[in-house]
Amino acid sequence: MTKTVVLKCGGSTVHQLSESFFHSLKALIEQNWQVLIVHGGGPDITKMLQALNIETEFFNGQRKTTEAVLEVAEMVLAGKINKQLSNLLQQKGLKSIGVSGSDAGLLRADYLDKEHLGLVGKVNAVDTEAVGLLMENGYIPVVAPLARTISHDTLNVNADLAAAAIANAVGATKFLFVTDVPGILDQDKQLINEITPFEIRSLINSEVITGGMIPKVQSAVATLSDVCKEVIIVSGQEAFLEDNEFKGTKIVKERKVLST
Ligand SMILES: Nc1ncnc2c1ncn2[C@@H]1O[C@H](COP(=O)(O)OP(=O)(O)O)[C@@H](O)[C@H]1O
Ligand SMILES: CC(=O)N[C@@H](CCC(=O)OP(=O)(O)O)C(=O)O
Repeated sequence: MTKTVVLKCGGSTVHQLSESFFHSLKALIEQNWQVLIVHGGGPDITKMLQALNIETEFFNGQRKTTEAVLEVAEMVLAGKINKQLSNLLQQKGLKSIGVSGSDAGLLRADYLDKEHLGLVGKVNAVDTEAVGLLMENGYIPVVAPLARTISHDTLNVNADLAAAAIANAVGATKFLFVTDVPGILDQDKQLINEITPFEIRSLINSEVITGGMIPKVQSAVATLSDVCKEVIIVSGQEAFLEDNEFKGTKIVKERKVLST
């Protein structure tokens, strides 16, 4: 049976991926996993907008996207980060190909909230044909989080949500968020090894889970299914596999009851 893993590589970590991260990735490929990577790039987009004196702000965790902002977001995501990451994978000896979510009908979207957010997409369909062909032939598709409407407008999509939509559509058995922290940390800044949607809700309510971690855990919870039984949050600065076990925080529907 084909095993597929989708990794979402955050803009916070995409320039700092460690050698041991790539070792873990190679280990997955040696174990015949098909791999697809969706990347972010929020910090780079913000930096470029500031350099160009274009104002930028977020509403409910998503970037308000005007025509000018979209032009820069597409340039940074599909032009810069996508190519850098695909090159880096090839340097490490991995077969990869960079595409935009707006290519080959991969991500179709509607406007999420045109009034408040402008050109921001909510994915409503995913065409996995092209990325499926690539993965079957041993390539890692590297996907920039952009989508197209039915009338061919390009939209900016939050990368966590784009990755979740793709993970669902390709039937990923594992979904990894690669970020700049080792996983979800509790109120004492200790790593949580395993967590359920119920416990996540309580940590959001008590403001232990905040900011950029919120769309990650929400996307994770939405992706949990009989196919994808766990979603894992790991750091890009270290190995994410140890003795064939995933490190980080595992998000699971419910905790296994240990039999005595
Ligand atoms: N409970 C928590 N545990 C770990 N990180 C958290 C938590 N709550 C908020 N965060 C923040 O989430 C950040 C990761 O989200 P974000 O910066 O959006 O990353 P990415 O670019 O990978 O999407 C961490 O750097 C941390 O500051
Ligand atoms: C609509 C929206 O907010 N799009 C994001 C796309 C990039 C992204 O999500 O990158 P990270 O994973 O690094 O946050 C943005 O413009 O920043």
